[in-house]
Amino acid sequence: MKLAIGSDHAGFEQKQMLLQWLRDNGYEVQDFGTHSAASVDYPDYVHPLASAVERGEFERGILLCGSANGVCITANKHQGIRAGLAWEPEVASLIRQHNNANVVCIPARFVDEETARAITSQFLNTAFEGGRHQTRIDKIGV
Ligand SMILES: O=C(CO)[C@H](O)[C@H](O)[C@H](O)COP(=O)(O)O
Repeated sequence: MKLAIGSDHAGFEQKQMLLQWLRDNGYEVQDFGTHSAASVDYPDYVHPLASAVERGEFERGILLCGSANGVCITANKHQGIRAGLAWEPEVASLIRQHNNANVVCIPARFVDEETARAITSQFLNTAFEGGRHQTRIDKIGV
């Protein structure tokens, strides 16, 4: 599974940790930045990642910022993106099972590293349930 990962400065340290952990576990991951803890504007990093996922270059995306709201709002501006905010592993499972999310948004200032890894693992290893949930996704519309 090819993955894309990105963050702003608030998510930078956890992004670096997740990037190494994912690569150590055999995932092919492209880092969309940011590349330091210096203050940046999250849309500059989210839009390129979301566009690449939309084009089918990556199966899933992982985004981090302080509360996860900025990256999530931005990613969901893209037609082909269903980004879900997950602050615990069970919610990460639900955004896959019920929402077929292709991007997970992690609030780096509110979760520890172990939780961030558990959220990512659930997001990558949980299948969409389809059925009534597909009907609802279809109704989100254009
Ligand atoms: O956009 C956000 C909230 O919706 C993110 O949490 C940002 O990381 C946060 O706003 C950054 O805040 P800072 O004071 O500029 O570090």
